[in-house]
Amino acid sequence: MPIPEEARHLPASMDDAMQSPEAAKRGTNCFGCGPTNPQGLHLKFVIDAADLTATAPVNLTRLHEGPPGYIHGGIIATLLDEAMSKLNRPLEVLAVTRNMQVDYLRPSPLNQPLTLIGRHLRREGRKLYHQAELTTAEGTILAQATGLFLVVDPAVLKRL
Ligand SMILES: CCCCC/C=C\C/C=C\C/C=C\C/C=C\CCCC(=O)SCCNC(=O)CCNC(=O)[C@H](O)C(C)(C)COP(=O)(O)OP(=O)(O)OC[C@H]1O[C@@H](n2cnc3c(N)ncnc32)[C@H](O)[C@@H]1OP(=O)(O)O
Repeated sequence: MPIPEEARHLPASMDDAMQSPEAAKRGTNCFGCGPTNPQGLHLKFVIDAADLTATAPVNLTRLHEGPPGYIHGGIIATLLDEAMSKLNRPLEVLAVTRNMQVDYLRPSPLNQPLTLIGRHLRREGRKLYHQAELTTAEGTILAQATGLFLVVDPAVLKRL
C-alpha cells in the first residue's frame, strides 16, 4: 500500500527515500496514523501548511480505556505526541520528540467525537517548540501538551 498523505511524518524532500516497497510497509505501520497497523489508532490528519497545524478527529472505544468510560492517559499522551509530530511535513524537517509535558485538564471520554490539534509555536535552531490539544466537539480543552522536538539528520533513516 502506498503511504497516504495523512500518514506521513517525513518532509516531502524525503518522499523518494520512501518509494521502496519495504519503506512503504514500514511507513504505513505507525501506531498513531499508520493505516496498516491492526492495533493502531488510525488517525487521519489534515495539515494546514500555512497555519502550521495538524488536525484529526478522534473517537475511541473501550480498547483504549483507562478510568471507566474515559481514555487512558498514556493514549492521550500518544495522541498529543502524534499531533505534534505531524508538523514535520509542513515544516520540511525530520524531527523526533525529545521532551513533552502533558496537562490532563478533564477526563477525556470514550465514544464521543473529539478533536486533536497540533500547532507549531517557534523554532530555535534545531529545537522545535510545538503545542497540542485534545478538545470536545464544542471546543472545551480536555488535555494539552507542549513538546520539544529535535531536528535529526535525514541520513539516520538509512541506518534504520
Ligand atoms: C528515534 C528514532 C530516530 C531516528 C528517526 C528516523 C526516522 C523517523 C521517521 C519518522 C520520524 C517521525 C515520527 C514518527 C513516529 C512517531 C510519531 C511520534 C513522535 C515520536 O514518538 S518520535 C519517537 C520518540 N523520540 C525518540 O525516540 C527520541 C530519542 N532521542 C534521541 O534520539 C536523541 O535524544 C535526539 C536525536 C533527539 C537528540 O540527541 P542529540 O544528541 O542530537 O541532542 P542533544 O542531547 O545534544 O540535545 C540537543 C539540544 O536539546 C536540548 N535539550 C534536550 N532536552 C531538553 C529539554 N528537556 N528541554 C530543553 N532543551 C533540551 C539540549 O540541551 C541541547 O541543546 P543545545 O544544543 O543548545 O546544547
